[in-house]
Amino acid sequence: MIQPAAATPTGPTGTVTVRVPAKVNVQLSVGGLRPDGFHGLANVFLAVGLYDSISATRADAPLLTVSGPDAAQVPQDRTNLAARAAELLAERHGLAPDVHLHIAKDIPVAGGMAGGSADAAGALLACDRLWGLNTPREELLALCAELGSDVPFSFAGGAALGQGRGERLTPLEVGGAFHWVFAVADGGLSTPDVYRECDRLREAAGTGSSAADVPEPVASEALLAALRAGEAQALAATLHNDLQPAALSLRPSLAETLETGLAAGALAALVSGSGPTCAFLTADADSASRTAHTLTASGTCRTARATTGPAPGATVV
Ligand SMILES: C[C@@](CO)(OP(=O)(O)O)[C@H](O)COP(=O)(O)OP(=O)(O)OC[C@H]1O[C@@H](n2ccc(N)nc2=O)[C@H](O)[C@@H]1O
Ligand SMILES: Nc1ncnc2c1ncn2[C@@H]1O[C@H](COP(=O)(O)OP(=O)(O)O)[C@@H](O)[C@H]1O
Repeated sequence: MIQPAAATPTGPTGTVTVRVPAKVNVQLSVGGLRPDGFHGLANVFLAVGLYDSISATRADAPLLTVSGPDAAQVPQDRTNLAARAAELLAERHGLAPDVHLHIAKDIPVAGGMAGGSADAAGALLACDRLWGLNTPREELLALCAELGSDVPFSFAGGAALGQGRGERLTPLEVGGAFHWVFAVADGGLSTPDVYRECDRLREAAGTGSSAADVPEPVASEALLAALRAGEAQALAATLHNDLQPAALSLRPSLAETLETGLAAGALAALVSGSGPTCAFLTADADSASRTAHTLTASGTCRTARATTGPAPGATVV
């Protein structure tokens, strides 16, 4: 069921609303395929200022509604990561997951910006507060990791190095705001498909794709220093995404999007995570606005959005 944002319910017991940011991976270094089906990562996350809002209201039975231009692409059943988060929290506390979750969706769907993870993190925090559980932060982060590799970072926000499958976080210092443009594509890419294509390309290149073949990924010291200093030029020189060749292989038209943003004056361009959203780091707000305008007018993407990062993590509003 899809309802407009204005229909977000309020009840006698009140509604808890949580805002959660999207992310871009400023470094995504992918190790070999592990026996558990995941890849070891050095995943440097930066939260950016595109947000979903998740509202939780007491209800007689579980209910999920979604609003926003891309609501039709979001699953509205129990497979929705927000519904799974509410179920997980309820199960751990012996409660019934009787809650109306409403997602006001602004993060591109299946775009490599962790929108589903954001909704899971938001639903977890919103239900925790609605049900008066006040679960300690470390326990909420552990539940996040059960829901998905990116969910702990969506909860935490800011900037962090994600190791393991991306769920083991070390917070990172960031010395200033970075100006970004995100070119949103028509249609998404499946994250497992992109990892599989990465493995296929490695096999085709003869390097192998297992954990025994691929060196353990490590965070770049130069990139971490650029983040600490808040220097856009230095960060631009160190941006890296091992999934980019796979995303381009599955969606060759992204090459034109990346070139268009660079020609418009962006300092650097890369695919965001598993894509197909393309991320452009720019020198300042004016350059971001010009780059976004050029990208939108070019027809090489559906739309382009300018924003900054780091952004705060899941926050009750
Ligand atoms: C690629 C990244 C980069 O941050 O995000 P997106 O760009 O898709 O948002 C993440 O690694 C996505 O994390 P997330 O979307 O939470 O993945 P999960 O639900 O945990 O896993 C979905 C599937 O992706 C693959 N997967 C995920 C994480 C990982 N370290 N190795 C993997 O191979 C596996 O095939 C897994 O079954
Ligand atoms: N709350 C949600 N919002 C978006 N997608 C969701 C959600 N819950 C489950 N999904 C599923 O997860 C897939 C990946 O969506 P998303 O998290 O937006 O992308 P990505 O993994 O590329 O960052 C979607 O195609 C959809 O089937």
